[in-house]
Amino acid sequence: MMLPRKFEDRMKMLLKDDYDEFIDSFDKRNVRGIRRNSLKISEDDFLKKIEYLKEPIPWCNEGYYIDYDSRPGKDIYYHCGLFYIQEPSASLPVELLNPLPGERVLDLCAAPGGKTTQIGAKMKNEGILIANDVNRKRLLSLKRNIQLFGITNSIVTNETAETMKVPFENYFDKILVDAPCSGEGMFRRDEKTKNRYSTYEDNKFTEMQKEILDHAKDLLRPGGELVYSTCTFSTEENEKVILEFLENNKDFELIDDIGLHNSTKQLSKGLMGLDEAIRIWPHVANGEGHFAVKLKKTEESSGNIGNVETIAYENRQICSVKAFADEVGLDIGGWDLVLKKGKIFKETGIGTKGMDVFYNGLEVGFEKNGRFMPSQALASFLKKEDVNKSVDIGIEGPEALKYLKGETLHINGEKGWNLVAIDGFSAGWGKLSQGILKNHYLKEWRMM
Ligand SMILES: C[S@@+](CC[C@H](N)C(=O)[O-])C[C@H]1O[C@@H](n2cnc3c(N)ncnc32)[C@H](O)[C@@H]1O
Repeated sequence: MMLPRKFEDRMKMLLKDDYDEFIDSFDKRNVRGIRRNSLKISEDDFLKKIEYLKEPIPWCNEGYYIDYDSRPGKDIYYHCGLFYIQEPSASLPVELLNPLPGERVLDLCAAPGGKTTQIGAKMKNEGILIANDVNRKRLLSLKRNIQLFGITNSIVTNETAETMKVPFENYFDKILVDAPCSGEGMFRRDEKTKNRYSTYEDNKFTEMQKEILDHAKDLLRPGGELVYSTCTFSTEENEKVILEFLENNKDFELIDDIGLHNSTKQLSKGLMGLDEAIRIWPHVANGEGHFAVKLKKTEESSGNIGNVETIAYENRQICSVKAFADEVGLDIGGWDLVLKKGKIFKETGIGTKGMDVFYNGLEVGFEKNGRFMPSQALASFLKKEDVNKSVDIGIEGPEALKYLKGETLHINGEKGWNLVAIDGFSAGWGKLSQGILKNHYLKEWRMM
């Protein structure tokens, strides 16, 4: 593979005797993977249903390598939110972060949401997950991935760490900074990243990375943990950023995740004496280039505490939603609903005054001519067992694909709204009348 000259020269200096082996790995094919959505499917069922799985990814419990020639994006199960298509190394940072149900977690550079969905699945919809990105255009795919995965405890924001300080100072238990970087680790997979690389000025990303970290640190509570990750090899963007950060912030320390380090020989230590960091090298591991390191803010660290409001909704119910819930047998007893710009949400209850919020909690639906229309996000979140009116389309016949393409189906079932499931997994909504199912699968999500 032709590689940028500047990159080759730098890597030669960095890797010395290992350089030839490293550079030879660029003539091999990239590896591909998918990550199971544990919110929707058990490991056993996943192994039975997905035919193109290869061996498990050693550093990620839910991750699997897949056949190089498989097309997971065309898989109907993908459109039911059963997995995320993720380059195997990219699953490492969240394993290191280890978010738990009930925690307050920030995914600061989140779009398009690969790591957000991994965090969300681990949190089991308990606690609060703020998924932020500075690039507004990228928030649409972030929101879609969150909805498809059935995550309901997240807020998608369009801020920077600096602008989040009010109200989130010293607030989060865990923060992921999956920083923008020069992307050297993706050259084997993505021609565009390689071509863009030659246009970057030297150290274009370093200042940005330092600045992001410098603000992110204030959002972490004393005793909280932060993972910094990139998909690049450059020590300027990895070890040097962290060493300088530790030099300037004595209330932070490195955390060695011995378990992960020992999980497989494929994970290497950081360079420049940063043994606690983890590197994935393509000539050592079955994955593309990646870097991740975990830092902890000491318990003694001090600072202002932000003032995050918890919103007490007045157990508001909306008549049209109630009528719909009664019709399909959905228990919305504990749901506090809010109406915003015509759309109805079950929000997270975390105050976001002054923040640019793109999505909050679960979009339940909207009202049209006084009638409730359930949302795609609601269908993705629900399981077939949550309602007593559903139709199940098998995966073998042509119907499943027809449904995902937005076509009308001929099917038997109860009149009115039905949750449409494919092979038992919720896919969307449909309205039945006299054996004809009017398709309500979201237009923007339809398969081509
Ligand atoms: C490596 S990508 C993130 C990939 C994502 N974590 C995933 O797993 O799908 C880096 C992201 O950082 C965002 N970004 C750049 N500068 C930022 C900043 N100052 N604050 C927040 N996000 C930023 C970019 O828009 C980009 O989406």
